[in-house]
Amino acid sequence: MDNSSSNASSNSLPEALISASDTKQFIKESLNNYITDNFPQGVLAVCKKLSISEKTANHEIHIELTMQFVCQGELDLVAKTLSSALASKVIIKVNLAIKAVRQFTLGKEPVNPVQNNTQGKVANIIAIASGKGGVGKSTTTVNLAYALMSEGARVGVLDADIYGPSIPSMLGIKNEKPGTKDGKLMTPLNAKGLSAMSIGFLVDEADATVWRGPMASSAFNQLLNETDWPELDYLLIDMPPGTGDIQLTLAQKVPVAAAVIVTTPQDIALIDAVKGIAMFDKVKVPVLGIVENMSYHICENCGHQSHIFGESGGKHMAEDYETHLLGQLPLDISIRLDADLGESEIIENSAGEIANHYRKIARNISAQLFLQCDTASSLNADVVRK
Ligand SMILES: Nc1ncnc2c1ncn2[C@@H]1O[C@H](COP(=O)(O)OP(=O)(O)OP(=O)(O)O)[C@@H](O)[C@H]1O
Repeated sequence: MDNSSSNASSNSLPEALISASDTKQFIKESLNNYITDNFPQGVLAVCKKLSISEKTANHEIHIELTMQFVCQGELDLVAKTLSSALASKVIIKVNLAIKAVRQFTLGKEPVNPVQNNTQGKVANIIAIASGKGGVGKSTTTVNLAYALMSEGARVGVLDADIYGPSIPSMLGIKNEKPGTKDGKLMTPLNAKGLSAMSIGFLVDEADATVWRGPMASSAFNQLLNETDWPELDYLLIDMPPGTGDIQLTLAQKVPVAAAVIVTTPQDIALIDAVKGIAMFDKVKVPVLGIVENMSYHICENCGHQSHIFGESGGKHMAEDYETHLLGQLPLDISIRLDADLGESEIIENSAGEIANHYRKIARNISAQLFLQCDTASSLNADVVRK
């Protein structure tokens, strides 16, 4: 199941319809016939509200859709296709109505029934995990958070890496401290629109490294539950690397809607990533798929693509474990520099190639969360992971 490519042939508009006089009907049929991994039954099957209006003055056609997962970037491409088919400028605006998928079931079993977010403002918690350290999990978490935000979602990041919190410096807010409005709950820091909380804001790194399991786990609980999170569609948790007791406890205690596994294509990382899938299976948290980081490198001089850490490891792993390959990210100096400088390509160069990679993966994550986990969706039965 390769989510990284869309079904281009089924995206083309049916020629017979191009001459149809009813523009609205044509648009509806086109949206219905648009089939990709994120729209397995077309756009209208998952659209809550649709309005189409023609502006006669400038010949523009405005389409507004209310959707339950982020998809602006993908539907911008649909707008382009419609524009050339209709010889008018077509603009698609996605309004988001993302709801919690917490009360979901896998098969007949209810999942995580005991868990409930204390603030009730966070719709969906997604754990970003890796079996092995150093594969780029924190970097990927931060960039995916910005990418979800750039697709219109309200997003927060919680750094669960109590022993090595790197999120504050990656967000460029290393020396800031959270305040409080009521003396009880901490106000999360704001990093270019993202809400962020990390133990790194509260204690010295050296202090946290000597904490034992229960202390680390209770510190994490405090961070999650004693933060005054604003209304969020997604809270991404940067999990500590590994699949030991701490990770298992976190996966059990936190009302995680689903998990995403980050790996490099290297055998040694893949072996540990498989352990990550097994850990989430054990606590009945669905794994949405795999992000393959540092998949390839493109030579700046000659453009040659080389697979430094091996080729297609994540793809094969997704096939073997019946999960999705959510996307592949290049090994790129700008990703490393941004992480070091506390910047992000998605904010600074939102139309760039790197930003596009992250936005596509963010859309896949958001769509898969809805398609796999939302029991209210009639599509759920077809795509739920076995
Ligand atoms: N796609 C990429 N291209 C280039 N450099 C990357 C990429 N992804 C991550 N890096 C760099 O790799 C290093 C490790 O990344 P990161 O800290 O995100 O890994 P991690 O898996 O979170 O590590 P750990 O959990 O063990 O702390 C960082 O220097 C980061 O800038």
